[in-house]
Amino acid sequence: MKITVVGTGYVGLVSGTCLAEVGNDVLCLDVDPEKIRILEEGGIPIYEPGLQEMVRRNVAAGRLHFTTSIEKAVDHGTIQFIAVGTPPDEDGSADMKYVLAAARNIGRLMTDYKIVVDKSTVPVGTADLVRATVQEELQKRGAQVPFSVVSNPEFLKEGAAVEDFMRPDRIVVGAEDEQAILLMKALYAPFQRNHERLIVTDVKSAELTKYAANAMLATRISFMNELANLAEKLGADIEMVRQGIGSDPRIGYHFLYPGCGYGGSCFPKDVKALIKTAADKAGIDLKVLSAVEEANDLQKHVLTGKIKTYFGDLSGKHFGVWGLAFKPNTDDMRDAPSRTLIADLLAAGATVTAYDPVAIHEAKRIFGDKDGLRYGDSPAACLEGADALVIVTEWKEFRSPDFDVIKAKLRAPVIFDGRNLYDPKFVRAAGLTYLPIGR
Ligand SMILES: NC(=O)c1ccc[n+]([C@@H]2O[C@H](COP(=O)([O-])OP(=O)(O)OC[C@H]3O[C@@H](n4cnc5c(N)ncnc54)[C@H](O)[C@@H]3O)[C@@H](O)[C@H]2O)c1
Ligand SMILES: O=c1ccn([C@@H]2O[C@H](COP(=O)(O)OP(=O)(O)O[C@H]3O[C@H](CO)[C@@H](O)[C@H](O)[C@H]3O)[C@@H](O)[C@H]2O)c(=O)[nH]1
Repeated sequence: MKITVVGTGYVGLVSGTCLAEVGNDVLCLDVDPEKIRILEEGGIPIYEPGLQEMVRRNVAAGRLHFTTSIEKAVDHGTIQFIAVGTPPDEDGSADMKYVLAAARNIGRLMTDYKIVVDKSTVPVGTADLVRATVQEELQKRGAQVPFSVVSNPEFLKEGAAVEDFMRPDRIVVGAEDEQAILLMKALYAPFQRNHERLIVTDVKSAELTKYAANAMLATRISFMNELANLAEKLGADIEMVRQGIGSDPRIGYHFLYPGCGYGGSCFPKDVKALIKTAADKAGIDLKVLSAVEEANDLQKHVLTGKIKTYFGDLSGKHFGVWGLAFKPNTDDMRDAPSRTLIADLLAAGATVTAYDPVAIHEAKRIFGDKDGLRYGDSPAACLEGADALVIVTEWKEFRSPDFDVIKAKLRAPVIFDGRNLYDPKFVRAAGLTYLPIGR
């Protein structure tokens, strides 16, 4: 099939590449010429395991192309995926300007039947807006060209995006016309040979399903973070509680890890956007989700609180920080807890040396030349001259460190662990003070 993907970010590039991998002829469009230049030169503009090789393979096979030409992009695909950003507006609602710009371009230039598929995370009702936008552009030039609008939200996780797309738990297709449903079923057939994973819904239910999934996962995390803070005060161990409740299949073990707050480009913005949609479009105050958001904002300061309790005045103190990305296996730092921690420490007069296996370039872009912040080229380099070690992201390479070396290098010596990576008995036996979350 001929497919156009609008937007070559985490979702667009992964979707386009995986669709090419199963034999489709895919053209990816981006308005950012720098991203397209990197892709045309054989690189990828993001860090995502397995993606680089897959892009190269499909480009070499002639199935995957990149362009900045809107004309070429609209002309190419019968299926036009919209996978552009939907960042939060100032009031928390999802900003639709990129989605609607993409829809406008399609309406302005299309000359034959198109299925416009919205893959971006968008508020309920957006498909109607997309349809109206395309129709308006057709009317402006007096054209009558048939088209369908489909909602096909994406559930991939950064760091496991290729695997998630190639072996999805489910594929949600919100559509109301048979032609579009048949084409979407054919498109996704290679990704569900083992058993049917495609769920056809009405368009609005598909749009809401995406927010419901992220809101539910964010709720689990905030719930566990609050319980962790409680366990700590009561002298219980949240890791034991986690195992105790996770063993109930109605609860399950996934997404029950307490930590220093959820980050990333999705949970924070999608929780906000759902609260806003409910208030504006339905007059409903989503109390549970407002609490989820508030608890997460507080949790992002939980490490700073522990550090201040331990040291008192932080001016002149120096901290080694392990992990900058919002989670392992990505270089994405959007809404990362590391950003809150580093800002807190610097504001309190401390200095920081931070290490991350892949996100240092992104941290430099975000923080610029910030006084008091340096980067180490290894986990060990962060410990030089540091009073304490603070762990923010659970990269695999942090899981089995030499605690004797850490103890020898740190002045205090204390580890603040925002991801509960170690058995407290083991760390304490090495003569270190260990302050994890909720235990
Ligand atoms: N990142 C994720 O893990 C993830 C997972 C599922 C869903 N989503 C959702 O998918 C959407 C995209 O997220 P992302 O993380 O890939 O975003 P991103 O910011 O990484 O990428 C968006 C891309 O779209 C491009 N773009 C903007 N307007 C354009 C236009 N008119 N024409 C062509 N290109 C345009 C931008 O230049 C950018 O490269 C969002 O709605 C997000 O909520 C993201
Ligand atoms: O038990 C857990 C699991 C996750 N997190 C944190 O939650 C955040 C989000 O993690 P994760 O969901 O793995 O990453 P994302 O790539 O943001 O993926 C989420 O957001 C995407 C964008 O909407 C969806 O497609 C995915 O299904 C959804 O998992 C990160 O800061 C994690 O550290 C925890 O604190 N505890």
